[in-house]
Amino acid sequence: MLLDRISCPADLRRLTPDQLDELSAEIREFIVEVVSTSTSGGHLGSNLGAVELTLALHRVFDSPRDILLWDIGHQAYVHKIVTGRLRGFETLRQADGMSGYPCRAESEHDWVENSHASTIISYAHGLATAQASDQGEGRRVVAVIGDGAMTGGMAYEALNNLGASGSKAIIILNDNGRSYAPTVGRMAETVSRLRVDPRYVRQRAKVEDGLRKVPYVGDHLAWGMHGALAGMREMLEPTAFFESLGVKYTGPIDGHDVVGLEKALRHAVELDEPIVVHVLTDKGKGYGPAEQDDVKRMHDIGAPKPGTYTAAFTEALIKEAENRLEVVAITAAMPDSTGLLPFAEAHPGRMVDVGIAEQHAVTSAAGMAMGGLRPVVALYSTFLSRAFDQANLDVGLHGQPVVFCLDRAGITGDDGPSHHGVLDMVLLSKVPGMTIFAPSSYQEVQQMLHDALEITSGPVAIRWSKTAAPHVDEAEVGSGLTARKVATGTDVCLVGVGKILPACIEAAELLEADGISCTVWDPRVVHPLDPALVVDAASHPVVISGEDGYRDGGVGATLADQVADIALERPAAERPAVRVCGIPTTYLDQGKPDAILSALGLDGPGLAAEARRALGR
Ligand SMILES: Cc1ncc(C[n+]2csc(CCOP(=O)(O)OP(=O)(O)O)c2C)c(N)n1
Ligand SMILES: CC(=O)[C@@H](O)[C@H](O)COP(=O)(O)O
Ligand SMILES: [Mg+2]
Repeated sequence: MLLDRISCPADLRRLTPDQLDELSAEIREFIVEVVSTSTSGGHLGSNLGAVELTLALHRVFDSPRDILLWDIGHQAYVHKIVTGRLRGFETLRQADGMSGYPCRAESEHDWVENSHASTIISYAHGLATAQASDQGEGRRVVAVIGDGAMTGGMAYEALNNLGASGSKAIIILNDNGRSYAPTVGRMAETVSRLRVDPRYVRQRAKVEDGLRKVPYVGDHLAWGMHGALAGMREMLEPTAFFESLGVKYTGPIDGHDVVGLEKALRHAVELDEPIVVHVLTDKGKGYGPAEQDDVKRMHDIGAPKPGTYTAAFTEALIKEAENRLEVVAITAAMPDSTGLLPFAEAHPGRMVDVGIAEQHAVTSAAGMAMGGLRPVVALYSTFLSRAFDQANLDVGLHGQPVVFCLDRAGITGDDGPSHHGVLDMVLLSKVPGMTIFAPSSYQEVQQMLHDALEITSGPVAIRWSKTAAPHVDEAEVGSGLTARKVATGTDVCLVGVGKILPACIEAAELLEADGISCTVWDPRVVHPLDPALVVDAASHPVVISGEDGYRDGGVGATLADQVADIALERPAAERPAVRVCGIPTTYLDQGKPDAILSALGLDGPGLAAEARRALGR
């Protein structure tokens, strides 16, 4: 196997074109096998589409001296394979295992670990600026960004600055026409016409090759060809767009032709100014089930599962929208995994996909609400962080009744430090007028969405984890803005947020077995807290709060403050001891969520132990 002979990029430079084709096939087979058998999932479609591109990049550029950057980084498996980490895939995305994204601790070939989209051109601008300074070492800067990530605002901010500054960075636009779903946006539409006419790509390459062969003036003629195609270009290509920002453009290039790619990359290096090299690739290339997957080209191997909080949201939103014609749903390029695809089918024309543009999504929602619609913004909790300013000022300041439905809240695990949804409650609880629900069951999601849509005085958020949702009887479902008392005792009051409620119930059982009498509350509305819960908690000698969110400034911290206010007049010895149990840092590593929560003491035994310590027993 050629694959076993590749331990560093230099090994690639000795291969013939036929061997490169052979290696590409072996890499595809390896990736399909790894992701299909991984106990921690993984990214398939994106990596299958980036095989030849990655080989060409590592043959033309000299990583790690040259700087190769990957936007989001979910498509960097091939980069990891050719930089000596083939064996690492045995522990892909597992606790203490290899990251599913670039990881600086793993390799000097890796630079950017943040898996949030649209950042990479900014990194490239910064690194190129450093290379242009007196400290520069002549390293070339290359950034790969997908067409989906190109719909994120930061990418345009960075392009504008790159063009204005002339910083020498090579931006590879890896255009497979898809984020999860087909990529939305004017540029995507313009370029998609090229995708349907591959003859255009081949013909253009032939003409350009012929012109370049003309002695002395060939290269200029080839560049001039762009001008000659101006009319066609305006119609078919985004050249004008990029060049109006001061960034050269070349392409589109067949992203699966290593030889052609290398030629284009070498030309880009010669140009010695900021340039976008536009490559056309096929997401899921070489693996039938991915190529035929019209939903997301097997971007990852997960699919929305029945019985999850996400499924409950899908069901509830479809139902609410039947009676509330003003309801519209907004997704940031993730209609599938946020559960909105069935909604879009049930209510055609009432789902808006804004691309990977969460900031725009939130402020657009504020506009929709001002215009009389009732927007429901479905995002992953971690990606909402990017749109906090918009939630706070464009929505909160204007008191607009936008409903944020935050999936993957809490510890998500497999996707590493930049994907945990641990800041949503901390951030949104600082937005005046915001109401935050945290459901602990399938039925509560439906109840809370209904209650959220009844609130018209300001924004509402509902946050839930990427897990199965317990099914409960109607009697175990709350309503409105009230907390729900699950058990009554006198020694310890346990307050469990969302998915931590079962752990509180288990802790109470463990404590009761030791003769310790416990109260258990499901807060349901974690901001503002139900005063009845706070007053009752303050009547216990020990209060334990548990949340799958960042501890500082979270629900437990608020509860502790409010209990302390109530008990202030009491003698110190009679004031409750409040123990706030939550996530101690926002950079937790990857691993299985429940294992991480247990390690943090956010399970039944852990919370029971905390209560015993506080009781001194
Ligand atoms: C800010 C942000 N929002 C959403 C996501 C979730 N996400 C991960 S990959 C992806 C699609 C990326 O599409 P593209 O950039 O075209 O890369 P491809 O997978 O097609 O290679 C999305 C939406 C993200 N990583 N970052
Ligand atoms: C990079 C990417 O796609 C992430 O947004 C993440 O992998 C999504 O994972 P889940 O949808 O499985 O939570
Ligand atoms: Mg794409």
